[in-house]
Amino acid sequence: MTVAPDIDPLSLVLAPPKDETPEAREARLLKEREAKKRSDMIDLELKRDQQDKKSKPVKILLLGQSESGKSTTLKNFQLINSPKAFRSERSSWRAVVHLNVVRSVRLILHALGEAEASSASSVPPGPDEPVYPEISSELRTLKMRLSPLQQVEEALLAKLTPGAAFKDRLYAQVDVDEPLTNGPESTRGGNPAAEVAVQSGAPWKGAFNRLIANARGSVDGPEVEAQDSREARQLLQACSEDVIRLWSDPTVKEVLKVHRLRLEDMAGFFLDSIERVTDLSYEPTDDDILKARLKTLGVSEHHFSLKAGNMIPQKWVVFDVGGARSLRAAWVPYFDDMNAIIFLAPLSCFDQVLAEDETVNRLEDSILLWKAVVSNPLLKDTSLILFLNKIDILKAKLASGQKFNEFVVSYGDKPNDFENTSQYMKKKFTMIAKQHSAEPRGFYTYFTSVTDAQSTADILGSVRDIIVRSNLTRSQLV
Ligand SMILES: Nc1nc2c(ncn2[C@@H]2O[C@H](COP(=O)(O)OP(=O)(O)OP(=O)(O)O)[C@@H](O)[C@H]2O)c(=O)[nH]1
Ligand SMILES: [Mg+2]
Repeated sequence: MTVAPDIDPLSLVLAPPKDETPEAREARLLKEREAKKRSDMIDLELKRDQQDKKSKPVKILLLGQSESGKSTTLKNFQLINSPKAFRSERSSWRAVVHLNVVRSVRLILHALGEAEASSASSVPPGPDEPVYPEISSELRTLKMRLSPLQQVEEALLAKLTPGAAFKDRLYAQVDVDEPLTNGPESTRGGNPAAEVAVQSGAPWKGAFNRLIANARGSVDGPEVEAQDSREARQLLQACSEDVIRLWSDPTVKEVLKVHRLRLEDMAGFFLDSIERVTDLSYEPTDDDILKARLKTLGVSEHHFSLKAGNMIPQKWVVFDVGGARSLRAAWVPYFDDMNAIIFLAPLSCFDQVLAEDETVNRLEDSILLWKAVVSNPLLKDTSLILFLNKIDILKAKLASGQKFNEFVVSYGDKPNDFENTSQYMKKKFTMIAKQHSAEPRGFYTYFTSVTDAQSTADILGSVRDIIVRSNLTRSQLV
């Protein structure tokens, strides 16, 4: 029987040649060192990848009533954490800005129509009825000249839901608060305040980008727009001088005052920048995108990679929901396993009612919602972060003489200024959190104006640190 020599065949293959020169040896060792470096790098990547897969993402839910600023907070997240993607969507937001302009004009024309009807009526207005100023024939002509703006709305809506037949496309993805039949006039069911909304899951931004890419032929070529949307922009630009005339007309201002309509405090207000936003070369700025209003339907989730201090980047998912009353039932399934809730309560809405129910004051609705959130057992371990939002509008309203205690009677005769009203509301929200939480819990409050990118970036930075810290503490406790 022969015994196999105790030699590893692999080491024979890998062994250096017997007659290797010192130079060849040096080159071989260098090559081996480089190969080892590459292999170590690959190992490290694999390890990181495995760790990433194991580490659960941080989940944040944005909550609050409609128009409280949830989607705007999400836009700030995107602006900070994925600025390239945020800015690549400018052309989609341009259409939203234009829809916002058309809605403002539509509201003015409706108020003018009411004023005309009132002066044409043979019955004098009752003591509680509004008394409108006389509408001049010039103003009537201006009103008629602006009616083609409806076509702009149609073309832009068509762009938001491409591919669907006209009658169906508004049904398909865009909701305007009321049942739709056909054409924007009937889609609004006669409600001039109805606003356009998009299903969170609907690929409306993708649809815009695809349109542009198809028209370009080449991604690198100059941007060529689809015919219908270019015509809509040309039409809007042609109406721009008339819109400026309308907005600066003293009778219109008077009519809006009688109508109790402060367009400048409303979502998606661009009438002060008409010349700029209707210019054919207009590209929305970051601020314009933050101000543009598009109501959310459903729930959408957005993924980010966030870094705090010198930690490795962590996956974050931010959930944005529709805040209108009819959409709130969809929130509950998202309460489970959420790391933090950012609750937005717009302080400026103390004198407003809900769009979906005119018998409910918006601030009161926000307080009720906050109560429901803090007392929900599914959220008892979730970090709560309260944004008392729209403080810029609150300041402007108080400065214009609007009385806080007219709407919040319990405020009494304390000074009608920002300092006192905001602290009063902060105490109210804090007390509710203390009274309605199952166990004592900390929560964080910020006074915010989420259309201000700079201050919001600072606040979101500190929110990120709070969440990272509280997650660390929680994982150490487990
Ligand atoms: N001036 C001002 N406007 C704000 C502020 N926060 C939000 N807005 C504007 O208010 C409007 C409504 O904000 P959104 O973020 O769309 O509100 P939302 O909570 O997502 O509303 P839904 O989608 O209907 O639930 C938008 O036009 C915003 O630009 C703020 O702090 N100040
Ligand atoms: Mg929204």
